[in-house]
Parts: sequence; C-alpha cells; structure tokens
Amino acid sequence: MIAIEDVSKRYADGTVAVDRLSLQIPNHSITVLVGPSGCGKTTTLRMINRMVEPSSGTIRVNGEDILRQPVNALRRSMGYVIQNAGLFQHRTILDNIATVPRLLGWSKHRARARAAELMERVGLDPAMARRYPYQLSGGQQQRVGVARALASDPPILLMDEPFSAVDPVVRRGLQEELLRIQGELGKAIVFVTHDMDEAITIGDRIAVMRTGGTLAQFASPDELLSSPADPFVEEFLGADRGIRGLSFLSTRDLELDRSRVFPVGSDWQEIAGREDATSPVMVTEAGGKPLGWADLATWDGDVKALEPYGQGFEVGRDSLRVALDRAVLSPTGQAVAVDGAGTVLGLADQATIAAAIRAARQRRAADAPDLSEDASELKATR
Ligand SMILES: Nc1ncnc2c1ncn2[C@@H]1O[C@H](COP(=O)(O)OP(=O)(O)OP(=O)(O)O)[C@@H](O)[C@H]1O
Repeated sequence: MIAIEDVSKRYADGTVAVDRLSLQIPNHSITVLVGPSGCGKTTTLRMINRMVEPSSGTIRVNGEDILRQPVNALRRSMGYVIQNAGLFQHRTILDNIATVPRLLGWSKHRARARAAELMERVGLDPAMARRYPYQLSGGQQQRVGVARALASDPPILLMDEPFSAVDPVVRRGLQEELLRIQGELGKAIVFVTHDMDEAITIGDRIAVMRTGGTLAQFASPDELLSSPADPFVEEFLGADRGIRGLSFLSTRDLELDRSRVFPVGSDWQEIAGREDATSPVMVTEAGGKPLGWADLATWDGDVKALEPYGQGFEVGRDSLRVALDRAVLSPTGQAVAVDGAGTVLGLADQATIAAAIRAARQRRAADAPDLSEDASELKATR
C-alpha cells in the first residue's frame, strides 16, 4: 500500500535524518518504526503525509507517487495522531473529533453524529462529548486523538508516539484498544515508537532503524526476537529476548498430565493408596473448574484446606510464555491448563513446557508454516 523507495532526507543544516530507506508497508496491518532517539522515525512518518519533503527517492501510495497528489487531499486520506493528542483546546471533544468531516463539507449534524459514533468506538463515555480537552485525563485525550484521526475513515493512519505520555497501565489499555479497533477497521497503520515492548505488542511488522536513518531490520516481531539481524538489533531487543519470544509459541500442542486431576468428592483414601503421595494433585469442582492443590499424605478432604492454585492458562489462547510464567509462580511448579470455559484440561510442569519450547524451536528451524499462524493468533496476549 505505501511503498517507500530509496528515500533520503537531508535537512537544510546538513543533518541526514533518513538515508536511502526502502520499506513496503502493507494494507490492513500495523507497521511499527522503532529505534533510538534521533534515528529518523518521525522524519520518515512525516514524509508519508508530506509534512516533510524527501530530498530524494519516491513514496507511492497504491502505486501513485505522493508528490503528484494535491497535498490537502493526500493528508485527508491519512489520519495523523501525535503525542499528547494535539487537540484544539477551545473546542469540545465532539467538535474536535468532527474537525475533518467538517473540513470535508459535511453538515454539522452529520459530522457530530459521526463523532459520537467514534467516541463509542474508542471507548469514550458519551457524557464527555461536551467537555473540553483540559477536562479529560491524558489517556482519554489520546482516545480523542485516535477518534479524530479516524473521523473521515481514512485508509491510512499515521501515529507518532501516540501513547508515550501516559502511564504504563493506561498505555497498555490504549494499545489493546488500538488492536481491537484495527481488528474491526483494518487500516494501514504506521506507528512510531522508541519502545520495543510497544512495538512487539502492536506490530505486525517492525522496522528497526539505527542512528543515521538507515534500516537495521524489517521483520515480524516473532522473527525479530528469534533471529535479530545483528548485535545492534539484538541489544535493542533487550536481555529477555528469549523469554519474550515464547509469546509467539502456542500452548496448543503442549502435552498435559491428566492423571493427577480429580473432582471433589472422589474417593481420596483409594486415590492416596494408589497415587504417588509425594507430589500434589489438583482438585476440581464437580464441573471441572479448579479448586486447589491437595497433598495426598495430609489432606483430609476439606476444600478450605486446599492450597490455592493461582492462575491457570488457556490452551490455544495463551502462549508458552504465559504457561511458563504460571508454572514458575505455581506453588507446585505445575501450571493448570484450562479450556475457554475454565475447565481443567490437565497439568504442565516446567520440564514439559521446556520440552514444548524445544519442539517448537525445532519446527521453526524446519520452517513449519503453522508457526506464523500461531504467532498472529497469539497477538492479543503478547
Ligand atoms: N527540521 C530539522 N532540521 C534539522 N534537523 C532536524 C530537523 N528535524 C529533525 N532533525 C534531525 O534529524 C534527525 C532525525 O530526527 P527525527 O525526529 O526524525 O528522529 P526520531 O527517530 O523521530 O527521534 P525521537 O525518537 O527522539 O523523536 C535528528 O538528528 C534530528 O535532530
């Protein structure tokens, strides 16, 4: 959809911000530009909507050179969201969101109806419509910024560090909201951040840039974590790259131990006589929901005396990273596997999860196609 071809930008003072960059940015996906401060991310983004003119090279949108298009029409086909939202302080929230439709000549009534619809879409309480930006929290203002950028339903959304000014919890909420909206609308989103965690959470593809405005690697988050192109990318990914990479491996094929799960009301004396009493068993409700761990040598059948099991993981939906985390946190070293309804399917200890990780790595080395499907399925739980 957006083809950046051999593009460079040299500012008037001689600074080379972007150096012979080529990137193909596909439709219906989120492409993240990430890299250290000053590596040319913002410059690249702004060249796409011609807020900055390239010094050389070509940018095409749907095959057409953007320099041949009237700049106003070009910008209206691209929503633009910046840090701190950049809202008009003297306009209400509703009128902020209605800005572009009004510029496009929509009636006030229609533009406001559209704005109200978008408030709902980005998770804003309709009661905020008549407020002014200063009466909203930072996170709410960012939502307004996203709604405003979406108002004319542009096929492309350019986002420049949109969530950087809010605290980590609000930021996580905004990222989830963006993924949900993207799931519904399927825009071509170009998203700038200097935060690798954010890039991995939301990106379908990530362009890692280095100082001097060159491309270090352009790959899916999964590929990036498993095969960084060079030491610069590796260092930028951080020390827990291996653990993070587990976020892209599915628990679907994990071998579960079903032999040590029993419903409450079982014949415990018989079980204690037959089973290995040195390792705990999982006791479930009659319907199969987990209740807690029992030590067969000492447990007297009192549900209140069970050791809490903490959190389980959902087979297929959660990744091996989540499963491993649950096993590490479990008092028994075993993670409880449940289905979508919360019914226990079995147990997985750390050794079993480690074996599944090795098997997935081997399949990856053999280039199994199902892994990329797993990776996109698991996106929401990154
Ligand atoms: N108008 C300008 N004139 C001269 N140099 C500029 C101008 N705008 C940006 N630069 C320089 O170009 C380089 C790239 O800047 P840019 O803002 O694109 O980087 P960035 O990766 O977005 O950085 P950050 O993460 O800090 O926002 C930097 O060295 C910057 O100082």
